[in-house]
Amino acid sequence: MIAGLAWLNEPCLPFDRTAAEAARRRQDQLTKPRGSLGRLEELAIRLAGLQGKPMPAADPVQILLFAADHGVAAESVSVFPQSVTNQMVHNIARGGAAVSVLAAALGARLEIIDLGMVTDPGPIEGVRSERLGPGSGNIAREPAMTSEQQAGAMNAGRAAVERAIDGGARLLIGGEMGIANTTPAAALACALLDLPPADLVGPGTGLDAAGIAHKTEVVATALALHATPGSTPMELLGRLGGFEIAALTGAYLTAAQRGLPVLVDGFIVGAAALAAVRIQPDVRDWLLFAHSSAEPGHRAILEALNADPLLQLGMCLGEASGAAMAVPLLRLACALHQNMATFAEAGVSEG
Ligand SMILES: O=C(O)c1ccc[n+]([C@@H]2O[C@H](COP(=O)([O-])O)[C@@H](O)[C@H]2O)c1
Ligand SMILES: Cc1cc2nc[nH]c2cc1C
Repeated sequence: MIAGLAWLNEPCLPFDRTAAEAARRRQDQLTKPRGSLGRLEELAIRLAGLQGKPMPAADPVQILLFAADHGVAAESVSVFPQSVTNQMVHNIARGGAAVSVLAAALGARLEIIDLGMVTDPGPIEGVRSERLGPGSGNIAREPAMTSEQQAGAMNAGRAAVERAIDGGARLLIGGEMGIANTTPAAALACALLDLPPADLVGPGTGLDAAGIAHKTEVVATALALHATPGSTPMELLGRLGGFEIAALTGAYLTAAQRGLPVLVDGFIVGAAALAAVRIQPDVRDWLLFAHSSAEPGHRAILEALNADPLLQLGMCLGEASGAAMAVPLLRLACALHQNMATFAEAGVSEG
């Protein structure tokens, strides 16, 4: 056990079957043929069980955006330069990024947390600095992080969720920004799923076939170095992950322990969610999957988590953007659940 992470063993809160059953009974009384709202019915019922309320709500929404750099960028695994992480953090904070626009449109709270970019940007308005170092180590040569950094990242994720809960959040979205982070995400998922790199490695921000072949070799090198037989999920996360990935894992574990439902974004956060579920399988109950990323390796992660995402929009942006897209669906599912008339109220004959 890494010092400072004793909370990892706290159990997840149970799903509230009574609230879910009450929500199911209500769905069956609403003026529609049973089941005719398809997955929207299941969403309302599931959210009722997670929030412990027969009338659930997808509001307030808290988006936590974790940013970090990755030493493996030195292996030419991304089409973008590492400096883009820092530039995009400024853009997100100023309101110009996709996640900024989506958060504003949804009325969602957005917290941006810098866990360590290659160059210390100094204070940025609207960004919380929890800098753990100049990015993670190059996983093709060394572990991604020390155990102190891993504890720091996971505790940063936990503390962010605690702030969100204290602020009244009822739905959590985790997002990330980090040039090259599809490489550690793929490596971590390969190790956790015992799958070959070719199954998880894809274009990320836009590699061509030769670039993907090279990235696959880099992931194979990292796995040969770090994915030793018998390694625990925590060890794999620390050796192959990244600061933002570990923070997301800590955030998802904490959300499940504190009873805050999570809407999961794409490929990188998917790898973090997989790590959280491998650390504590009951975390899975708290995860709703928003979208299926265009990054091809996302499929293996979703299958392993037995997840059937709500949306397939061809998105692979990260930044929590795919999860944000699913918020209106959740809100509409809750509005129907709460506001439709029952057969008795409307004087409509039941079948
Ligand atoms: O979320 C996804 O499914 C996703 C898939 C591919 C790329 N991204 C984003 O693109 C960046 C990583 O891509 P790369 O090619 O630099 O490894 C990172 O900032 C992610 O937010 C995100
Ligand atoms: C411009 C840009 C924006 C992003 N947002 C998340 N990952 C990203 C990667 C790039 C390159």
